[in-house]
Amino acid sequence: MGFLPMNSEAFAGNFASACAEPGEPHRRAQATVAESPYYVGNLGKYVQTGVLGNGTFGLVIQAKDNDAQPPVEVAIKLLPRGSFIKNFKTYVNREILHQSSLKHPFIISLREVFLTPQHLAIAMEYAKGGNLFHYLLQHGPHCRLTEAKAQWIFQQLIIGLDYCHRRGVANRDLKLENLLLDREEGPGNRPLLKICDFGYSKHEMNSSAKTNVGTPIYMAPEIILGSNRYNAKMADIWSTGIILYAILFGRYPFNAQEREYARRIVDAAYVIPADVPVSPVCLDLVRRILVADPAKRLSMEGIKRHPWFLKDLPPGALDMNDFYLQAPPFLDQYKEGVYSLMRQAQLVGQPSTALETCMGLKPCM
Ligand SMILES: Nc1ncnc2c1ncn2[C@@H]1O[C@H](COP(=O)(O)OP(=O)(O)OP(=O)(O)O)[C@@H](O)[C@H]1O
Repeated sequence: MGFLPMNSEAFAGNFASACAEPGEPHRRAQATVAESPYYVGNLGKYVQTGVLGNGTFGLVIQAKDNDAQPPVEVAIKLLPRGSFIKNFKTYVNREILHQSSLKHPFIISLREVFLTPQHLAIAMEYAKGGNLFHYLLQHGPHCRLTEAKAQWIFQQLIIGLDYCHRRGVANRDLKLENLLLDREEGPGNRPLLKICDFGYSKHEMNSSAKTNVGTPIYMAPEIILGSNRYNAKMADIWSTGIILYAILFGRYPFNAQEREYARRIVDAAYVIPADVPVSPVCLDLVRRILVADPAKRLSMEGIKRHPWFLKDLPPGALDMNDFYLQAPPFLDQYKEGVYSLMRQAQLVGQPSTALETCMGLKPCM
């Protein structure tokens, strides 16, 4: 096994797209943004200040909302209109509908959705600390966190995910790159985690999960096996185990470059590195989560009762989701608005002129 940069297709893919091409995205020099090939100019009240990354479905830029007092930094995902990329419609639908129903401190919130002549634009809360993958890369040659730091990150991930699951939404693409940090570390400052990207998410009100989505290195054995019905929430739990392993050991439990790695995932045949000091109670949690059979895997409730999860958990943290779940999830009007916007987005170039004619759509909460 190697360290993170060496051994994973997830790394290779994301390093190429997020770092090599647009540059280390969240740190892109503001002065050069206008010269960037990814410069889209101003979008009405939004002034582009940077480029954050280029995902499968579109570009993510950094911008400032100059109408807000004081001006607010935002991230805007720009999805090309009229795109017929396979599954584009479903992706956008989920990204907008599911994410806007989630209002929680550990989840990136949507601010506004609007059309420009070329794009369907999703303006969201900006997380200035970059993603967890880049954060690991900044942690010395071994790219791993201390157990205490890993615990702090994992606790937030579990609380955020517990909220999503109780809202009926499974993320299905949990990975280091989709966990953003909203503040940089400083004296007395610990990073706050924000889950982003709900493009592959699934709501339990819809049919049960059948499709094989996600990023291979994080995929649960039941998905690799192609189960035609799997429990998407339990598959998310598996991904949290991969994330926990990666931040503790600075490597992935399964190496995508190795032969038969899919078979090793299916058998949960991973090795706990002997050279990294991690407490037995923490290892116990890793081993209970990374269990191939979803029926034997630790559930969300089990994780929330596990002593390593509970250790040093800030007071009130376990109850905070009850509070956030009180808000109503959706307004039907909002859903209708999104569908109408999606239909318009298919018509490339219309509205074709000023941004004032674009349809702004606020999230319901
Ligand atoms: N709200 C945000 N605040 C700060 N950075 C963001 C935000 N949303 C996305 N990013 C950054 O932009 C990058 C691209 O995001 P995006 O979700 O489009 O693609 P991805 O997750 O990298 O790839 P894919 O969608 O193909 O899985 C992310 O890696 C992330 O670092």
